[in-house]
Amino acid sequence: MALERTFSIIKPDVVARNLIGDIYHRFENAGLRIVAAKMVHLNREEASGFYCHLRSKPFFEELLQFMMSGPVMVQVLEGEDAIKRHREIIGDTDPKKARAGSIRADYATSIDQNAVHGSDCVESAEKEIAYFFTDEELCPRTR
Ligand SMILES: Nc1ncnc2c1ncn2[C@@H]1O[C@H](COP(=O)(O)OP(=O)(O)OP(=O)(O)O)[C@@H](O)[C@H]1O
Repeated sequence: MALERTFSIIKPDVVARNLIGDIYHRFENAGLRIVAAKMVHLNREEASGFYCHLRSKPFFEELLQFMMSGPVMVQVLEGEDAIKRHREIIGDTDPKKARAGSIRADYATSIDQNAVHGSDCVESAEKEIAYFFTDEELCPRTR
């Protein structure tokens, strides 16, 4: 197993419902260490830049409106197989298909307001971490 870093967003719906602490508990209980974190309120440029790979999708504008609707928590998580482990805790994009006990099964209200984001591969994780954090903002690697 590889020690990895992944990028995570707690989306506006979950922040508004006072659930940041619960989500952080889930990350830490799963062996994921929070090595950088901050609260940001995305503007249009930041949200559309982050989701630029989805700009041709019919739901793109709706996605931007949601991601700009309130503050989000962005964090970098480190652990063994962190990318896969994080996505397992999150659950399927569609909360109706998400595993029982996953964050999306418990908190997402729909496919578009789905509580959290997690990088899907090493390349996306590196790109997404660099989109929000400078090297100085990241804790040194534990190994
Ligand atoms: N059919 C849809 N209708 C509305 N919104 C959608 C739909 N599909 C995806 N989205 C939104 O776009 C986001 C990114 O979609 P993507 O296909 O990358 O899914 P994902 O990798 O599971 O989600 P994320 O990247 O947020 O972890 C989803 O999390 C969701 O908020």
